[in-house]
Amino acid sequence: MNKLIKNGKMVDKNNQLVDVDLWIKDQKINAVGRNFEQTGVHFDEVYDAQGGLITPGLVDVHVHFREPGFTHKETIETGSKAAARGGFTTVCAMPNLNPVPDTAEKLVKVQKIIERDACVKVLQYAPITEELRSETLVNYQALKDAGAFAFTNDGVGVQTAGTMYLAMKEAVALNMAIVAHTEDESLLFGGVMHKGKVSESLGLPGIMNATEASQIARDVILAEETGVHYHICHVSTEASVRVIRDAKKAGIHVTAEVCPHHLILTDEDIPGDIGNYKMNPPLRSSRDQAALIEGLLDGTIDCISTDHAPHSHEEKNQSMRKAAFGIVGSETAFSLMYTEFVEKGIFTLEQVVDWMTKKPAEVFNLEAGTLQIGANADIAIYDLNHSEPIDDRKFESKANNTPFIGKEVKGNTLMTFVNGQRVWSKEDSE
Ligand SMILES: NC(=O)N[C@@H](CC(=O)O)C(=O)O
Ligand SMILES: [Zn+2]
Ligand SMILES: [Zn+2]
Repeated sequence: MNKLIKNGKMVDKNNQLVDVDLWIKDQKINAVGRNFEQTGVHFDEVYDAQGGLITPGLVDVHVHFREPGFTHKETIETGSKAAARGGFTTVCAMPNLNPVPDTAEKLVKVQKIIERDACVKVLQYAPITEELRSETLVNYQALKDAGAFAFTNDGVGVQTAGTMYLAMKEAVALNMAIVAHTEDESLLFGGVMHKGKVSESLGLPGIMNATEASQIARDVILAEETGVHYHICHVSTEASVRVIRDAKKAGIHVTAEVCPHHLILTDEDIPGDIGNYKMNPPLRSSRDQAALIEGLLDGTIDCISTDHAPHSHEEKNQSMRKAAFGIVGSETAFSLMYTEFVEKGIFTLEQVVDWMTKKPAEVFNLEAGTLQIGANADIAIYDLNHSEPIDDRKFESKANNTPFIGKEVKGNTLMTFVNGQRVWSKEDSE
């Protein structure tokens, strides 16, 4: 079966956009070039990219799909559609579900729903400990055999060093990664936003930078001791970047991700006590923001993830004291990164695409994130020419908890393909 995507553009080595057509054969990339129709090949399907940017399908190593347990927020079906609408073709789903998939049996149940309902590739994380409580380790071998992608307690930190150490020993023996939400609860003091001038003026309890960074410092030393691949979720502070940079210099196998919201917004952008500005980790200071940007540029931070964290209107539409932590991100990540960083000349298009495709794939050895000949035909196409306000009525997600609604962005997705099959298109969905 031959398929053609014509009238596209790709970034070349000099960061220039060049005209290309893409030939898909039997679910793989067969050729990238021009004028394939004139070679006499019969194409079963032809798609017009309308002059849009073609990239490898984006890879998001951090999403929350809420099924089973919290399907009023999101399901595997709606979450994967949201991912497809954002140009993502491979996503890694967090295990803060109900029940937590802490046994092979429970994990397999989630995977069955993924097989049935997901329109993109979904890799499911298993937890580090039973029920995400920092007490009893899960059965690492059984969960690996059942297809766990990696181990993480995202949503909560692992509170005791000894538990983390033993978890790392289990994971490294199986060549699996430990992925960490780092948050020392004894340093939380009921905080709901970044601790600083803004939290003071809003009269809200603050979360110190040390709450995150001190646990990263602990864990990189444990990663050195055990030799495990230790990946850090949603890095948000300057001290975290410094510790990771130092760990990498020391040869420790540590990798890290950062989210668009921490790159784009700071606590000073929070206009009031509004639930949609509440996420964990919180929006930090402009100094932290600058350190995150520098960390990406010098390779300390490896990749961009969304931490897509859907919640219902009721759970979010209240004071930060009560609202749930988290914002949705799948459907806005690329367009925000393009508009805020590429258009403004802070990052090149190639850098942003790499941080959302090749780099996360490299961190976890995934067969994704490339348009090389023979690669899986996982592809996204975006409109770089027209800007549109972010409109939650168009969201595929069940949720709309994001402070970015109404923001004008370029780089909206036109089409998304998984293994050569078109799974989402703007035309069909509007
Ligand atoms: N990021 C968030 O604020 N919330 C996430 C949990 C997490 O990623 O820590 C969630 O599950 O809602
Ligand atoms: Zn987290
Ligand atoms: Zn998360």
